[in-house]
Amino acid sequence: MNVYTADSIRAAEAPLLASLPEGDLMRRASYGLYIHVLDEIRRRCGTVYGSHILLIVGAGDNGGDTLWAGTYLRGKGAAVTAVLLNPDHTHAAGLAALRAVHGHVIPLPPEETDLSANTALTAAIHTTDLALDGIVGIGGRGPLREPASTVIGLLDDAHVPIVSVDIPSGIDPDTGVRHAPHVHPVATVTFGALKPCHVLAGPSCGRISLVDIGLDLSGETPVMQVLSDADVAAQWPIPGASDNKYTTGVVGVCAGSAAYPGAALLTVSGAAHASSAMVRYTGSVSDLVLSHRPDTVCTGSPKQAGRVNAWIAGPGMGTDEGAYDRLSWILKQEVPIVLDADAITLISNTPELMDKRPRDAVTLLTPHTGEFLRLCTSYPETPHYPLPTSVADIERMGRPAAVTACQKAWENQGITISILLKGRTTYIAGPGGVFVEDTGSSWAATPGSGDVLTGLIGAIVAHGMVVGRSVEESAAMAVRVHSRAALLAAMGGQTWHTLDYVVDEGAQLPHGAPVTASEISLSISAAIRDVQAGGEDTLQ
Ligand SMILES: NC(=O)C1=CN([C@@H]2O[C@H](COP(=O)(O)OP(=O)(O)OC[C@H]3O[C@@H](n4cnc5c(N)ncnc54)[C@H](O)[C@@H]3O)[C@@H](O)[C@H]2O)[C@@H](O)CC1
Ligand SMILES: Nc1ncnc2c1ncn2[C@@H]1O[C@H](COP(=O)(O)OP(=O)(O)O)[C@@H](O)[C@H]1O
Repeated sequence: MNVYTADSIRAAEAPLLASLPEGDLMRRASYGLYIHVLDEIRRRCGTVYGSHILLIVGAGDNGGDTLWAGTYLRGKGAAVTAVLLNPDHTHAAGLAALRAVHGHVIPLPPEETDLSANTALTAAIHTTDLALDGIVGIGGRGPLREPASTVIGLLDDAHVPIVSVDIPSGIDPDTGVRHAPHVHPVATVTFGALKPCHVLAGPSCGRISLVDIGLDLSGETPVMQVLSDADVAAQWPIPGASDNKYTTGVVGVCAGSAAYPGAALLTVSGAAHASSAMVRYTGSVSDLVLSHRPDTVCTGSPKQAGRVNAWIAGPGMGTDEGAYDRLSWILKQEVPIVLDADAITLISNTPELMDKRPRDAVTLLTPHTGEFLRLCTSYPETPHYPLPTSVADIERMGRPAAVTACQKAWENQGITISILLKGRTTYIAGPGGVFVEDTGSSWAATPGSGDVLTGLIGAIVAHGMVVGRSVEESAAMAVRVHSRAALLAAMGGQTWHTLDYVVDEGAQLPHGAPVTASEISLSISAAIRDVQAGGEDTLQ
């Protein structure tokens, strides 16, 4: 699914706004919103009639959508109260419609400073079953101003469930940066297309629903993509009638050392479960690898490994001279390379290593935040692209800007790198596209799980070389299966239908038990089957 910036959405809205009768587009959006809110109320209260709905209404069209949805809810017998954050700049037609159906209105005068003393407001908050966040949508910029930020605090204190209209207010639509405070919705109903915040700050949006308002986005360039289970399933390497052990993509793995032998095994396991093709291992712990994975083809040095479609280097390989030499050799190869862990450290400390890389060969680095920050110290920043120096910097500027700044610094030295920045939201960017994966749970945040992921990525990148798919898309496919494997392992192998329920409940797991990286690797096959069975988007 394509993701578009707020500007692209506005550009696609323009011809519709010009051609449709006034207010028509907003009514499409607000009617779609109303349908989703009906569901949410029924789920929570059983019936809409007699439920109490609070509308938090900002000064723009986002507030207009909210007022119209509230008007439709009145028609179903809900008691609807609108809190106007900026009474002089409220969407006039929406407000008139709500008043016409006897909706209750609480204007907050700008001079009112102590909102906790506003008894009408506090009573409305304490009796409400559900609130609609219509504070800001794609017009929101920067941290929320007063009185919005205080009202959010009051709603949080009263534990009011909130449905956000288009965007959770306080989260930047285009960067996903979470300002303080921001709304913590149970669900977000968005219009036309997903915006970056829905994927970059996915866990902060609750369940996301997309309302079709007839936008034609074919003239707009998507800023990033999210794969569906169906996309991943359709492209996963399934051997066909004429395939053999080489044809679905052979991967070479350079990992592990006397200090970190387990990393080799975990990486090889990740690769071996990803596809039916051969996995070639090179490193100092072949005995351990072979004792657990006799299907692996082992050699003492990468030079002896034979032909591969992609190389992996890094997990647990160390940073000594031997590791340096092995990495140097691998970097000279034309095939795509996936660099993780120690290879990232080596590259960060000795960036000249990358001078050996053929200029048009693809290099995907898969750092966690700490490794990424190390990578950002290798070269000076380019003008207009400040480099992050701390985790707080990354959070403040957002992952896309942080990754772009790092890539620009390297590009300035004539080196193109693709980056997969790990975390609950994994962001992948390079010349072959920009992809985002919300891992859906944090069960994968356990030692060695990154090694399993690197193995999976390497195998799917090798397959991608055979079928002509970008490393970025291959990596996104691998992340999807890795996070599903972690979830399945944690949930005791429950099926897609259970997972669907989990997503419905706002991405919080109701149960599950911690898992090890080894168990994640052993759940990869089940995860591939689950992705194939899911076969559809979780969006409604
Ligand atoms: N153009 C249209 O006809 C459509 C627009 N739609 C809705 O319209 C929204 C966009 O409407 P607008 O362009 O009016 O913008 P918004 O309603 O998102 O926000 C603009 C208002 O919020 C205020 N604001 C911005 N940042 C703020 C902050 N940090 N703290 C407090 N207030 C802040 C601005 O001063 C302005 O008054 C969409 O998100 C969507 O909900 C939908 O109805 C679809 C159709
Ligand atoms: N909340 C989270 N925080 C950090 N990582 C997470 C989280 N949830 C899932 N993950 C995933 O867990 C894995 C951890 O990888 P990494 O940090 O490289 O571990 P290791 O180096 O121990 O193998 C990555 O795939 C990452 O995306």
